[in-house]
Order: sequence, then structure tokens, then C-alpha cells
Amino acid sequence: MTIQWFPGHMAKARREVTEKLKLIDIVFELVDARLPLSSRNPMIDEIIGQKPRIILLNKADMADHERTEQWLAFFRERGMTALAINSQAGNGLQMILKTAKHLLKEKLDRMKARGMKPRAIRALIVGIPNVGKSTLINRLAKRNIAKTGNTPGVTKAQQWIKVGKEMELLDTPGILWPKFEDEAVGYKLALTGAIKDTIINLQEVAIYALKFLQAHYPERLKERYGIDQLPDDIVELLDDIGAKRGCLTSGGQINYDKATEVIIRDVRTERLGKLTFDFPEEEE
Ligand SMILES: Nc1nc2c(ncn2[C@@H]2O[C@H](COP(=O)(O)OP(=O)(O)OP(=O)(O)O)[C@@H](O)[C@H]2O)c(=O)[nH]1
Repeated sequence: MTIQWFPGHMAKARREVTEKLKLIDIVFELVDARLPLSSRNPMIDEIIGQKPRIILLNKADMADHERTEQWLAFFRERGMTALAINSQAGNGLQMILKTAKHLLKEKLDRMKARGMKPRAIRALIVGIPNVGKSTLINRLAKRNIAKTGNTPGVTKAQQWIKVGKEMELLDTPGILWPKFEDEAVGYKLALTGAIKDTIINLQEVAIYALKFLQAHYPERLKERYGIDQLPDDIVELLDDIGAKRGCLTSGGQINYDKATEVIIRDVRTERLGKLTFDFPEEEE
């Protein structure tokens, strides 16, 4: 599901996440490993405040491994905790609890020192649409979603999902809006499928993809489409790809709609390899 965000939606989403924060010990902020910047909510630091947090670079299986390492270092250098995971296959998930326990050690020790009964760590998953929140919840819960009952004292009943003995997740994730400030972010979100195809101009998205690939992954383009020398002109490149892939009208002209579809599909299905669209340098 892709939500179109209006100021009213944003305010409501923010209120809902803020309410949930009161119930939990730690936030798992899910971002797309292919867009660790563009798939973050622009106000996330303000919304989450001082609550301990782990940034989870999800869909790491689809991202450029080298760039993922750079992103992990980027967050680490800024005092943030980040892990690369693949929620679909379940890779990297065992580190989440371990890291959460480490981050909450002082709090847990304090509770123990006061003689309080040990309890499970309570966590909330937050992230923009389509980033993999439900997949992660199901994975962590091992598809055996065990509701542990309501939390008293809140107006709306909240359900908890058990993750082993030591952790509980709120069953509904916090949905956040993506960044909208610049056009490139919109194109990147569209390319990775976070924005519904019907609300965007796919030709513009494909042109953006080609410019990006030409600048950062030229060899992948050459290899995939069998082009030895990439033309500088993007429309010429689109023509070449269209011709190579037989995207033609009945009159033998390039069918741009078809060529566009081919390129976007190739990006989304990893036929152009594992790609990362945000670079740490851009943030600096
Ligand atoms: N390759 C890959 N795909 C993933 C991963 N995690 C989730 N997906 C896929 O991404 C798509 C979106 O996942 P969801 O779990 O529905 O995302 P969500 O954040 O709950 O989405 P909303 O309900 O729209 O907020 C699905 O097709 C998942 O199968 C991952 O780690 N790797």
C-alpha cells in the first residue's frame, strides 16, 4: 500500500508514533538499504527524541554491498547504531536482540538493582511504506504471531507480539512519511517501488535511472544491454536500449513506454545488479 501524504496525515502519523513511544524501550527504524537516506523520515530524530534506536538497513540483499558497508560506517561514526538485514530471508536478525540488549544494558541493570522482575524488552518498528515492516515483524515472530495481551492504561488497546522470551514487539508498526524535498528522492523512491507507479511519470523515472547508472554503474548498463560505448546523451541511450531490447512501435520507431518499463523492471528485479542509490558523501 502506498499512502499519499498530506499535512493532516503527517500530523496524525506523528501523533500515533509518539503515543506508541511511551510504551516501548527501543525503536527499530527500518530503512531501505538501497536508499538509507531517501527512505528515512526527515523528522525522525525529532520524533524519536532520546529513545534508544537501532537503524535497520533492510533489503540489504538488493543493495550494493560495498555501499552498505559505507553506510554502516557512516551511521557508526555519528554515534548511531545500524545493522544490515534481509527480513525476507531472515539474515542478520539474530543481531537485533543482541544489539538491543547491549544498548539497553544500563536500563536493564538498573531495573535489576531495584529488585524489579526481569521483563521482555519492548520494541516498536517504524518506517516509511513498503520498507519491509510487516515482513520483519512476521520474521521475528517466526510467523507464529503470539499476542501477549493488552497493555493497561492506554486508550487504544495495544497488542504485543512475542519474539522469544526476551523481546516483545508492538503488533502495528509506526508508519512514517518519506522525504519530499527534492525530486531525486521521489525518483529513487519510485525506482525501488516505494511510490505507486500510477502516481508518477515513469518515463522521468527511467531517465533518472539511466543518468544515475551512467554516472555510477556504467559497466552494468553496458553489460546488460550489450552497448560497448555509452552515448553521453540520455535520450540516445534510451534509443539504443529500446532498439537492443526490441521496444519498437509497429512503424519501427522506439516505443518509449516499453523501453521505460524494461529499464524500471531491470532495476527492480536486480537484472542490473545490486544497486544503492544514496551515497554517504551526499549527506556530508
Ligand atoms: N529482497 C527483499 N525484499 C524484502 C525484504 N523485506 C521485505 N521485502 C519485500 O518488500 C515488500 C514490502 O514489504 P512489507 O513487509 O509489506 O512492507 P511494509 O513496510 O510493511 O509496507 P506497508 O504495509 O506499505 O507499510 C514485500 O514485497 C516484501 O516481500 C528484504 O529484506 N529483502
